[in-house]
Parts: sequence; structure tokens; C-alpha cells
Amino acid sequence: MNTTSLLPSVLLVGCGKMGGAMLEGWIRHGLAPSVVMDRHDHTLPAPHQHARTLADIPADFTPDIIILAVKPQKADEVLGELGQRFPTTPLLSVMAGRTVENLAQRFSEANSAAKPTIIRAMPNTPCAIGAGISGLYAAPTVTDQQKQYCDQLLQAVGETVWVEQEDLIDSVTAVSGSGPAYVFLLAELMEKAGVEQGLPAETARKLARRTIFGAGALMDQSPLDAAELRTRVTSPGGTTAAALAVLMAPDAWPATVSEAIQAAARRAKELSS
Ligand SMILES: NC(=O)C1=CN([C@@H]2O[C@H](COP(=O)(O)OP(=O)(O)OC[C@H]3O[C@@H](n4cnc5c(N)ncnc54)[C@H](O)[C@@H]3O)[C@@H](O)[C@H]2O)C=CC1
Ligand SMILES: O=C(O)[C@@H]1CCC=N1
Repeated sequence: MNTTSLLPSVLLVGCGKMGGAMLEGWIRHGLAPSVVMDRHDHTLPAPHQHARTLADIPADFTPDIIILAVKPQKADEVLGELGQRFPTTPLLSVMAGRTVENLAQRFSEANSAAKPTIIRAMPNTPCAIGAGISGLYAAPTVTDQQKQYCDQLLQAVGETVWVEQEDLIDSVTAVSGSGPAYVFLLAELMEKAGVEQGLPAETARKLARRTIFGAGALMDQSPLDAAELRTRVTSPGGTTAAALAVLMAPDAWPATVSEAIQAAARRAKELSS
């Protein structure tokens, strides 16, 4: 690792919505000379470079870590080649579902000398503004230094939590990896309901977005449980109580949110091979 740089040098494979969100934060933080490999062109600040394929990567480039951020269904296109070119470089996968065992098998398929060291992480898109949360899992063979590289990279774009069992990454995926989408949906629905109440569209949009932002920021800064913050909004016999009676009915949000998160976790397991 380049010790004058804050973050390890990476080969980022796949720079779409998630890879791009992390890269923004890493570059802001200070990243050792790195390569972004993506089929689409990316203009990067020097000394970082873009490559369309592995063949475009300079021969003398050896990253501290490879970050795999393509769609789970696309990973097999690159894993074998990565194992041939970088047989001993640790691999951090942010892909939903794909397991350590499955990735290791593909990584060493074309090169039996490849020694895959695989760490899994599940970040989320708020990483783009340094407000991400990532769950990480490392198999027992991963060294402390390799874990530290991963933790450093993901802490540069938010907070991290480590889980001890690999299948808990599917639970992390369902709660916080996909989670921003649930919150964006809430914003959409609140905005729509506001318009139904007679508010101008722009006003409804602003009210919905700033409410979600403000509630999130308050929760972030408050030591209180979410349930207590909710109670503080809810006057007995008042307007919030009327709304919550609808949302908190057993077959409403308690069931729906639980079912939605179960569906996401199930889908993560389906994506595993
Ligand atoms: N979008 C999200 O909120 C999150 C996504 N993830 C995971 O991140 C991964 C990527 O997801 P997104 O960024 O949403 O997808 P995306 O489609 O936005 O990005 C994937 C990128 O990979 C590139 N790519 C595909 N095949 C390639 C190849 N053979 N060589 C080089 N580049 C290639 C594409 O050009 C694209 O830019 C997925 O595995 C997903 O499970 C994880 C957490 C959150
Ligand atoms: O929807 C997906 O599969 C990815 C993983 C978590 C967020 N987006």
C-alpha cells in the first residue's frame, strides 16, 4: 500500500450507481493511484485511470484490493480473468447475493494458482454523500490488514458494521442496502397524498422531502429510540395518532415492512449462484 495516501489503491470493477457512489467519496478522501474498469467511459482526476477491459490496465498496476461492483449476474464475465491477472489480490464484493464460496470458485476457475481472499460488503447509495452504512463479512482466512483496508474504504463513505455469519449479509442487504429505496418510496407517496390534499405539487414535494430529511437528521443526532421520537410527535387524540392508527394496524406497516424485507432477503439468496 502507498503509505502517503489515506486510502488503499483499488481496482474498481463496475462504476455504476453503487461503484460510482463509493468512488466519489474515495476520491474526495484521497485514494492511492487507482483504476476504474467499466465498459462506459469515465473521466477521472489524475493519477486515477479508466480502463474498459483488463487488457487496458497498465501492466505495472497492482491494486491493494479489487472492488467488484458489477451486477451479480455479470460477475462471471470478469471473475476468471481477474483470477488470472491478479491471483493473490484480495477481492471485496459489494454484490448482492453472490457468496464467498461461489466467487472464490469462479475467481480460481481459469487459474488454479489463484488464491482468492474474499470479503463481502453491502453498502448503500448514501455513500455518495458520506452518509452510507455498510455491513461487512470476512471469512476466517482474511487477514486483519485486509479487513482494515475494507473498513477504511467503507468508513470513508459512511459507517460500517461487521457481521459474523455470511448469510447475515442478505439481511443487511434487505434492511440497509435496499433500504434507501423504501425511504424514497415514502417520499413519493407522501408527496402524492399531499397533492391529493390540495397542496401545489412543488409544495407537497418540498414538505415530503424536508420532513424525511429533518426526521432522519433528528434521529441521527438524538440518543432517543425511534419509537420515543415518534411518541413525541403524537398528541393523544391528535392528528398523528389518527394517521398512526392506520399505519400501525397489524396488517398495515408492521406486516408490510416485514414482508418486504423478507422478500428482499429471499431475492438475495436467489442471486447467490
Ligand atoms: N444500487 C444500489 O443501491 C446498490 C447496489 N449494490 C450492488 O452493487 C452492484 C452494482 O449495482 P449498481 O451500481 O446498481 O449497477 P449499475 O448497473 O449501475 O452498475 C454496474 C456497472 O458495471 C459495469 N459493468 C458491467 N459489466 C462489466 C464488465 N464486464 N466489465 C466492466 N464493467 C462492467 C456497467 O457498465 C455499469 O456501469 C450490484 O451487484 C448490486 O447488488 C449494493 C448495494 C446497493
Ligand atoms: O436491488 C439490488 O439488488 C441492489 C442490492 C441492494 C440495493 N440494490
